[in-house]
Amino acid sequence: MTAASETVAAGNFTATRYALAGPVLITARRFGDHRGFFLETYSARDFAALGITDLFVQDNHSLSAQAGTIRGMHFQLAPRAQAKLVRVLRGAILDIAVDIRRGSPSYGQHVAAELSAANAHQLYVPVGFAHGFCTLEPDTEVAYKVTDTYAPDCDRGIAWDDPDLALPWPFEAEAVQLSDKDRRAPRLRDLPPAFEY
Ligand SMILES: Cc1cn([C@H]2C[C@H](O)[C@@H](COP(=O)(O)OP(=O)(O)O[C@H]3O[C@H](C)C(=O)[C@H](O)[C@H]3O)O2)c(=O)[nH]c1=O
Repeated sequence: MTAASETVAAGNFTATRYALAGPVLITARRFGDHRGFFLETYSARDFAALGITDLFVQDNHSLSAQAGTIRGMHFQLAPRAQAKLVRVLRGAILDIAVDIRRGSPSYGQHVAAELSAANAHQLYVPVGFAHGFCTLEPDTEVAYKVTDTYAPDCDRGIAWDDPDLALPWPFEAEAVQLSDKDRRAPRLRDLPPAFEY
């Protein structure tokens, strides 16, 4: 996983920022008892205390049947750019965010985090980052909040296997499940700049 830098707490949440400024790993406190468990998954008050004040306007949910399914790397162009808050309901993913802000000192660099139903981790992906994940188990379900609604005309992708990004996917190319759209996605260097630092 990518090196973390500082950790702060608010309510039932702990936030860990990365050396690569922007994305935030959030861990929710789980209250277990003989019935099972309870945990809060989002709190506008506590997330604001952690520095995440975005207004989320849409919730998404995907199921990927096979381990090794890669969905990404995706982003929406301005004025419909999206920040995302990603968590796993069932199974596990390697979740990745890539800095695509032109002029950023970390341009083209990524953070990677394992999110699972078991660890209750979430990844906050700010505007200016491409996002994608690889499932690590069959029948993995991912739920995520976004800060703008779906805009197909602004939907863009970057090749999951872009050699300039060298993303740490844990599956060999021949074992990866991809949508046709993701199979055809261009390399970052072949795209016009989408965001400025
Ligand atoms: C994203 C989205 C898709 N759709 C429709 C469009 C397609 O007919 C169908 C599947 O869409 P897509 O293949 O783009 O789904 P994913 O490959 O899971 O895309 C997502 O994958 C990565 C992980 C992301 O971060 C994005 O949120 C999102 O791009 O759902 C909608 O109706 N609304 C939406 O918000």
